[in-house]
Amino acid sequence: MAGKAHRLSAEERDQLLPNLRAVGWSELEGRDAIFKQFHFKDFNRAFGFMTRVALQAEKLDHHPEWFNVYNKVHITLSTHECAGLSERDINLASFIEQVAVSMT
Ligand SMILES: C[C@H](O)[C@H](O)[C@H]1CNC2=NC(N)=NC(=O)C2=N1
Repeated sequence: MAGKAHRLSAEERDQLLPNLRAVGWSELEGRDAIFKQFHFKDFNRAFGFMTRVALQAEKLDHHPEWFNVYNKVHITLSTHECAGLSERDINLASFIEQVAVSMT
């Protein structure tokens, strides 16, 4: 991926996080990362969602930490390269939201 990731500044967080909070993302305690739980109609929908996110993650070379059981998908986003939240996480979260909306 082009350029080095940097941890978002307080100003950048104030600007970028409200939109994600409004759709259910929250900041983890004790770790600089964001988290959201998704629920789908069934496993097919959940896994279809994960497949679309996985292909984009591979394209962006930026990967989610996630957990799936049946129709639930829990996602944590953080950037290893800077050990915290970067713009890459915000971009991936925005993509994930678009996919989720189209799958529910
Ligand atoms: C070597 C490779 O480019 C890196 O490990 C990529 C892959 N996927 C990644 N995913 C996430 N979430 N953070 C990273 O820093 C990251 N880095």
